[in-house]
Amino acid sequence: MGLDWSTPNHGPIQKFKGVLGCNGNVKMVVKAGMDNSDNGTGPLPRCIVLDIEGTTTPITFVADVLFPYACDNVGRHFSATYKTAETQNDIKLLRTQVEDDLKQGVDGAVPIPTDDAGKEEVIAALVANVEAMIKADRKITPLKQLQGHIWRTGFENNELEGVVYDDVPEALEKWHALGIKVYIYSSGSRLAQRLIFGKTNYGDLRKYLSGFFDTTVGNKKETHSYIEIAESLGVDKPSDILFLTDVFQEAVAAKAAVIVLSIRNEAMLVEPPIAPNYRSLPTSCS
Ligand SMILES: CSCCC(=O)C(=O)COP(=O)(O)O
Repeated sequence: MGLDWSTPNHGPIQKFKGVLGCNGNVKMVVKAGMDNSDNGTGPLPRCIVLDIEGTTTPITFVADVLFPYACDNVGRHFSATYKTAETQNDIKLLRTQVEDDLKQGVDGAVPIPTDDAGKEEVIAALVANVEAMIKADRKITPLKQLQGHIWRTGFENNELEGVVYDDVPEALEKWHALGIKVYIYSSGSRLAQRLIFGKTNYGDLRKYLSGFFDTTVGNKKETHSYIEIAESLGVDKPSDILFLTDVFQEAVAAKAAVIVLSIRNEAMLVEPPIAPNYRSLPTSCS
């Protein structure tokens, strides 16, 4: 069944501080219809879609642990796995990306020699490109796919453990108990997402998650990505999905397709909310 996504705007982006838990500033609810008349009988969203970095997980974990791990280990990863089909596919994607970057004059892009130049030369150029991409925090599929493969080794060796904010596990558990399906939508690859939630400072949280979306559905700053997700989830109306993010541009892109709450980021735009009266979702502090 085709959905009617023609209504371009489902109301202003709504901001809640500490929406996933109690941080001393707000009564702990997820409540999109903040007109203060909610008596607890409004509908619940059918699905909640969560961003990772800055929403479920501290930005510092991504910036200071995951990205440096990928940078430090990218050369070793290529050397150890060079001949595998997985790495050859990663290299193919990176070659295409870098060709494009060179045409666009992207900073840090350097030509990758053909295989005739030898493995070491190819790897050196790949590493230079990947380091520049990580430094620029590019949210592109070839990089994100490779990072997932590098992090997998770190998780397998117990060098890495995912980190979630303290309010996340309880919120996930309660939403799960309420029958709300919770999904992840991150620029990190689906493999990376499963790794990060499979081994966290609160154990394996994947039992609360119903699915994972990454940049293969589209860039997080583009509206069509959220339409794609909503179609995949098979919801009847955009307001069935609540998307939580700390990134303003993601919130702007998503709000044409789903209901958006922007959280944790003090600097974000706050507008009077008008969208559906979701029932308050209890967490420990409600
Ligand atoms: C899958 S965790 C790694 C996160 C990551 O690579 C990233 O770029 C953060 O993206 P997000 O969309 O979760 O902000």
